Amino acid sequence: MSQRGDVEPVTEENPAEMASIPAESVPTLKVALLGCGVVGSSVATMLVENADDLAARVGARLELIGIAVRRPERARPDVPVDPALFTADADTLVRAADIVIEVIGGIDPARGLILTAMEHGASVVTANKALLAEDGPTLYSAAGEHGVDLYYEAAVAGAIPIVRPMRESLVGDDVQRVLGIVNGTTNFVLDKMDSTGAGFAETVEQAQALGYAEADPTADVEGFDAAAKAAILASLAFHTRVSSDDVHREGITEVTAADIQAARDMDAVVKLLAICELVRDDEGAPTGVSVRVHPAMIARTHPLASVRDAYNAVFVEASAAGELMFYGKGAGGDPTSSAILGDVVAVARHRLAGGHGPKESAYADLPVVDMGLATTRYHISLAVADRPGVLAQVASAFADHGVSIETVRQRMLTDDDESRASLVIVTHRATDSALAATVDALTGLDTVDAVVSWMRVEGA
Ligand SMILES: NC(=O)C1=CN([C@@H]2O[C@H](COP(=O)(O)OP(=O)(O)OC[C@H]3O[C@@H](n4cnc5c(N)ncnc54)[C@H](O)[C@@H]3O)[C@@H](O)[C@H]2O)C=CC1
Ligand SMILES: N[C@@H](CC=O)C(=O)O
Ligand code: NA
Repeated sequence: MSQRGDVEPVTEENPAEMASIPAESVPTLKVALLGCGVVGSSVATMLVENADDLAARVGARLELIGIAVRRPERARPDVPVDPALFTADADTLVRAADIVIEVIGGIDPARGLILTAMEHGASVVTANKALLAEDGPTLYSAAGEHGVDLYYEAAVAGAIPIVRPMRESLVGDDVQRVLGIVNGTTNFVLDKMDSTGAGFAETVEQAQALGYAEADPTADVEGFDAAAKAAILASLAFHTRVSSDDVHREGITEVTAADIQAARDMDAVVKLLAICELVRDDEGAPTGVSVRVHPAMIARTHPLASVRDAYNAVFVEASAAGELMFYGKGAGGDPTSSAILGDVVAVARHRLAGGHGPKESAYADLPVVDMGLATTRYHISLAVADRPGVLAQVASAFADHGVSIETVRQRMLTDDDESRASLVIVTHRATDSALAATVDALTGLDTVDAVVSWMRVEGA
């Protein structure tokens, strides 16, 4: 089926009707797959093995017409397709398809192939968060111009349905905040550091051995992957264009076993969080959005604290709906393919019915605020002299910068040196810039040996 809407669809409402129709009269949609790695090989397998069910659900057969790879001659015994389907000519392939599934990853050639596909009338399903977060508007506007769909459920939190809920289910509500654990590798590492007391390096090695982390896990541990997902989530939540460059990003490479222990001491865990928040003025009117990825302490009683191993979860706060949490597998071939196949069925149905899914919604056009204006609570650990007046001096450093202290805990550093102490301070909400200025001031005090660590505290 190369022209949209030129075939009478078999309706999903009556699958018996499907079975009674001769195979040759069932419409066919041509599907091109770009990439056959972790995700692509699973997508190809599902397309082939679930072909009959997918046909009944769509009302048309999904015919896999080709799989673009770099080395088509390579044997792929685990992918149950005719080896003749593999091609190095992705450009020709996308021009012949009704639906293109892009699971190559990266910016180019993925972007060019998606644009060519749309130009030739194909709807596109992609898992490519890096591309969407860097240049989503170009893809959206091409989809609009050519009247095709752009679906990307797999791009954020893998199998977890979160793009569609944000794009459709919650679009009548006002999302206030999104807190997400959207990178499986880093959640695995932090979880193991918490449960076994292991250090960062050895836990990353474990994640690599288990196949969660990439051979070069930089995109995971430095927060680039989570930042791309945060940009996509914020764009959807706040009807505003947010790109990965707009996202304040800190990875987990600086998180120490001592940080994890400090979190344990306050009945919290450390998570790499993607945080998207609406910023309001004193009258409550939205003035911007804050989008950031960084490690943070979160109370063990918070639903996100129970997200273990390589699992993902996205916690959404909306005005009318209240709090919602979406949980599941955010990585891996089969879980990611589940999201992709869901999108393929959706866009295939649209092609048969002649319509399409939601377009980009960026009407609110809010500015992304500087990280210095983001507000949260903070955990600060200080090594100080243990003598009269130290606490007052430390407290005034906070007060001078408008940072209000919620709790202070003091403990002797060693039994044999009673002149030094550890101070652990948790603040009320303050801006990041106020906290940074406070940390500077504390560092300059002669009674403070060191600001041992500080970390944001989220979830309240
Ligand atoms: N692996 C995962 O758990 C998840 C991956 N994703 C996304 O899915 C996409 C694919 O990821 P993976 O399958 O893990 O990557 P991968 O590296 O395992 O597979 C990429 C495939 O694309 C092929 N490829 C690369 N350049 C090509 C080109 N120029 N022409 C034709 N084929 C080319 C490679 O040969 C390989 O078969 C990425 O955008 C990734 O961010 C999204 C969610 C989870
Ligand atoms: N590397 C990612 C998988 C894809 O999104 C992760 O670890 O979550
Ligand atoms: Na998803």
